[in-house]
Amino acid sequence: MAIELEDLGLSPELADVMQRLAAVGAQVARIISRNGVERDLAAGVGTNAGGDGQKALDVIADDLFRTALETSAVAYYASEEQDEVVSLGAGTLALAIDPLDGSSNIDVNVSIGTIFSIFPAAEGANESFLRQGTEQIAGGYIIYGPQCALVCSFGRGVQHWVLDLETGSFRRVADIKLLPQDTSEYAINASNYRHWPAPIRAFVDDLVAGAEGPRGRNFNMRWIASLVAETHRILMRGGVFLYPGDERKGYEHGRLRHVYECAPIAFLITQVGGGATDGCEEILTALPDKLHARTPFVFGCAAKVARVAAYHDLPGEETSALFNNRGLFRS
Ligand SMILES: O=P(O)(O)OC[C@H]1O[C@](O)(COP(=O)(O)O)[C@@H](O)[C@@H]1O
Ligand SMILES: [Mg+2]
Ligand SMILES: [Mg+2]
Repeated sequence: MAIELEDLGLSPELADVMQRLAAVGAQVARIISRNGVERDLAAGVGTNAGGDGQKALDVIADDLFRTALETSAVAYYASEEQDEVVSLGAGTLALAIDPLDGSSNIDVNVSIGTIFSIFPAAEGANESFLRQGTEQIAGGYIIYGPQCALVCSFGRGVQHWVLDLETGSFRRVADIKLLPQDTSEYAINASNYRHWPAPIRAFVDDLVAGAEGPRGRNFNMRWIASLVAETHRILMRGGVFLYPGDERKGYEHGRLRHVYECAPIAFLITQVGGGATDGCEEILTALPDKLHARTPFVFGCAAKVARVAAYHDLPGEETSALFNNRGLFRS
């Protein structure tokens, strides 16, 4: 047994898929722990469908997860590292995966992860994934950090397991609680400030202004550049994450992928009372138009996510960088 699933009421097919994901997760954690001993897992090896450079570990993780699911109930396997959906055979489930999230952190020994999303299989390969995130029957991630953990929702709260290195299996710990409301952390790659749309700049300007600004309090910023690690922090202690669309070529819809990054994270976050939007609209009810579609992504504490949306409703002149008295938004 790779993971404790008792009392969750999962179908035998879904439970088997979870066992396989957990077994590969434990294997990937071991491989990561030996980075540099026999091979360099951060070595560049190619380019994926989205034009992103692939690291050795991206490809290793994709191969391991795909192979492990070949004889399971997963009929369709959609991966960041595969151009098209891979048909694995007859089955009732469809699984989308970012096999290795946060690849820019492999060489610096910072937390990285795997993100997965499971749907009932639909009529065809693409149809199984180009649908609303509300139809997911499971969404979660594995975080490879100082501690390896698996976090997943089956639509009834958010469950949490920790990899027990003594036994090699994931042990269930306390469920994730409702998101804390009153935290002061936000996460955004601030080096893109000059490329952001005006409402995002205005929102961040007001945070940076701190106690002297319109919000009247200080905030703290974190940017790990691993979506899984940012999600884990927000699930543990709240806050808000933003990866908006921006003016850079190829970043019109941000950087993150709707199907195998944003939808499963949105599924988790909403299960603990949080919000997840593209800045304005809900992620879970939006329809991706292609497998590797990108979407702007804002998630975390529901009130903070709603506040970001409110900045998009401000008149243009009020979002100008010089406007420092957006009285409507004082808290
Ligand atoms: O380098 P940037 O632009 O800050 O982007 C960081 C984001 O890119 C990602 O690394 C994209 O995921 P991949 O590593 O799976 O491509 C996210 O984990 C992270 O939030
Ligand atoms: Mg990713
Ligand atoms: Mg990836």
